[in-house]
Amino acid sequence: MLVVGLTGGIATGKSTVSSSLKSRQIPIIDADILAREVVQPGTRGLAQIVDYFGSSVLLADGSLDRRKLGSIIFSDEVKRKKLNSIIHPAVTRAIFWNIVRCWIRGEKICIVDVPLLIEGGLWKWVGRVVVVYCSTEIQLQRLMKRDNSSREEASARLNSQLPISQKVEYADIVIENSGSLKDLEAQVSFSLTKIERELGWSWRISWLFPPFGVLSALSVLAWRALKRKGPPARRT
Ligand SMILES: CC(C)(COP(=O)(O)OP(=O)(O)OC[C@H]1O[C@@H](n2cnc3c(N)ncnc32)[C@H](O)[C@@H]1O)[C@@H](O)C(=O)NCCC(=O)NCCS
Ligand SMILES: Nc1ncnc2c1ncn2[C@@H]1O[C@H](COP(=O)(O)OP(=O)(O)OP(=O)(O)O)[C@@H](O)[C@H]1O
Repeated sequence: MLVVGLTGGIATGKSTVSSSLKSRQIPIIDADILAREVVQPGTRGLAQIVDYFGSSVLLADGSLDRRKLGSIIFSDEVKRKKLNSIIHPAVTRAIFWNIVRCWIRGEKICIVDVPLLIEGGLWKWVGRVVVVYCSTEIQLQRLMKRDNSSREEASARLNSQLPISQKVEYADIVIENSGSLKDLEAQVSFSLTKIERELGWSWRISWLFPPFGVLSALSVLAWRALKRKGPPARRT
């Protein structure tokens, strides 16, 4: 099975690409959804957040006030790092177990949609990195429209991530999303065909003979982790 890391800047169109892939029956593991699950009422994650940020980040029903927490962490790097240190380990574990489930089901490809794939270092552990790109100005316009936010709020979120121009340096495939949704669909089809063609039949061998699959995956990942200290050269 090939694990494909899907990333991009905020509002560049990752979820739109994910939805398109999902409609083609490709399994998607969405880090934003997992990040919501690990802070549901009653979880250790939510208790840790309340310990650090105080109960003012809770709504009346005891759930997390996401807008309020967002307004705190996107303008304060120290607090953002603290929140990341609470949520990211739990999300990484959940991603791992979801990948194992996909492999057991005998999937050919599984997409891991992680906004902070590059920043968090997870890019080293996936078979392919796909970055959804659009210009910073389009990113801001889409973000303000989608979240009904001001330019300042949108810029604060955008500036809390590695600039998209740097993320593309890590990409095996770049999906350019500055045009229409129709153009985006065409690029998704093209990228998927490319990945499937590269994959060939090796995924079947890996699934039928698990030791072969585990050994080949471990050796490829260890090689990538050891060799890739900086961004790889773009291949497409
Ligand atoms: C601060 C929170 C509560 C705001 O919630 P909100 O519903 O407004 O946003 P949502 O979770 O839908 O995230 C929207 C986008 O914001 C960006 N984003 C979210 N968290 C971060 C972060 N810590 N650093 C940089 N960008 C982030 C991502 O591009 C994400 O796709 C929430 O984003 C959160 O819990 N963030 C920390 C967890 C995290 O890093 N999630 C990203 C994937 S693991
Ligand atoms: N090609 C496009 N043309 C017009 N609007 C688009 C296009 N692609 C995406 N959008 C819109 O831009 C907004 C951001 O897209 P999307 O939510 O897919 O981004 P994202 O990268 O998943 O964002 P986040 O990082 O917040 O999860 C959405 O409202 C979406 O409908």
